[in-house]
Formats: sequence, C-alpha cells, structure tokens
Amino acid sequence: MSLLTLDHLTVRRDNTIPVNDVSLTVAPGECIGLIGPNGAGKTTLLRAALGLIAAEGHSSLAPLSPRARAARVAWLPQQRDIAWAVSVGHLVSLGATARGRRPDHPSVAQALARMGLAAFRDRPATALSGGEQARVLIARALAQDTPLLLVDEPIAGLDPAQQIRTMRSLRALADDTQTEGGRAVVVSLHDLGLAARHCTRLIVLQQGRLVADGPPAAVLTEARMASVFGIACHHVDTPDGPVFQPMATVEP
Ligand SMILES: Nc1ncnc2c1ncn2[C@@H]1O[C@H](COP(=O)(O)OP(=O)(O)OP(=O)(O)O)[C@@H](O)[C@H]1O
Repeated sequence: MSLLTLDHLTVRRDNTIPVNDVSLTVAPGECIGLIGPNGAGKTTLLRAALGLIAAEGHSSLAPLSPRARAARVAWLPQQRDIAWAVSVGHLVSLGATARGRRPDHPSVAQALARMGLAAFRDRPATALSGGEQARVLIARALAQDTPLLLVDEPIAGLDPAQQIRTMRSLRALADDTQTEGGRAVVVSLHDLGLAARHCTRLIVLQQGRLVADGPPAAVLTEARMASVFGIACHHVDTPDGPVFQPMATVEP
C-alpha cells in the first residue's frame, strides 16, 4: 500500500521548471528526507504533491476533497509566523478539529507531550520564542494524527537538542506500528547528518529533478556531495549512526 504516489509530477513557472518529471511512492514505515540545495524544488514538490499549486502529472493527494485530505495528510509549511494570540493548547487543537475531531481529542495532549510543550499549554502562542513557536506548529501537525506527514524544514531555527528531539519524533511516527495501515513522514531538511541518522530513505532533488533515491548510505556518496551540493564532507560511521560534517566547498 502506498500513502502517496507521484507520477511524472511537473511544475512549470515562467522560465523555469522547479519540479521536473518526479515519480515516487511513499510506503508506510518510511521516514523520507527530502534534500537538495537551495532552490532545488523541495517546497514546490511538497506543495504540488498536496495539490496546493497547479502541476502536470498526477499526485494521489491532489484530487481529494479538503476534508478527505485532512484525514490523510498533515502539512507543515516552511513559513511559521503565528499571528493569533490564542493559547498554545488551542492552536495545537486545531490539528484535531481540522479533521472533524473534538479539540480535546487525545491526539492533542499526545502532540503537546511529544514536542515538550505541556507546560506551555495556556501561554499565548505569540508570546513564545521563534523556536518554541516552530515546535507549537509541529505539534499542531502531529495532533492531526494522519497516516502521512509532510514537513518543510521543521528543524530550521531549533536548538541542537530540539533538532534531535524533533527528528526522533518524526522517525517514531514512521516507526509506529500501532496505527492500522501504518504511517510515513516526508521531511525536507538541509542537515545531511541528521537526515542520514534519522531517515530510512533519502530523496535528492537537483534543479527540479529527482537525482537519487535510496538508503542514506547509498545516497550520500562523496561524488554526490560534490556534484549536487558542491561540498566535501568529513564522514564517520559511529555506533549512533553516520556523521556528515561539511568541510569545504568544491567545484561540482
Ligand atoms: N512563486 C514562484 N514563482 C516563480 N518561481 C518560483 C516561485 N516559488 C519558487 N520559485 C522558484 O522555484 C525554484 C524552487 O523553489 P523551492 O522553494 O521549491 O526550492 P527549495 O528546494 O524548497 O529551496 P530552499 O531550500 O531554499 O527552501 C527556485 O528556483 C525558486 O526561485
């Protein structure tokens, strides 16, 4: 069973093709890191997959009604400004109500706990730091309690401990075998080390094209670091997983 299927998905802008003929499937149990340099097309691909922007080809999510889509997929966009001075608890509960559940559904308390926000529950969401607000919005997406979660750069702006906790939470969701049918996560990110350690599969975009797709160790080769990212990395395998530290820029 697939939680998302993209078939020759293509997005055209005036003079560019930010997503160019991308086909892939996402299966339950997968935590997929979507990686690529700035402007590679990661956000555009996620938005086209959701049906938020016009695209050629097919995405299995795009034809769904808003209500059906809200039960199938939660989406955390890259922009994370919170404009309303509602409480953290209320904002996170919007994840549950988005799919027709009560605001006190257990998924809300679970999401607050997962993101370490239980103590913030009654605080106005606007009276939090940028990183805390980011965690609130991740919690809202988790509270939606969907089989598929698409998240665009969720760890940007988080401190190192919160980055690790967030990646662990995303991986734990994908590993969850209690939910009937299973769950999967697609997360765009720039930290290749965290991507390698916490994701089961990496998809690399370069100028809109899918140029690599597979297990992290097979994808993050020295040659690909140079050709796609223009970097040379120090790579060490540790008992806790691989470590990739960008060391220098190189000519692709
Ligand atoms: N509304 C738009 N109109 C025209 N071009 C756009 C628009 N939005 C994005 N683009 C272009 O599409 C390309 C892909 O952008 P996108 O935001 O998907 O990249 P990204 O991989 O998410 O980048 P980043 O890592 O910087 O967030 C870029 O060249 C960008 O300039």
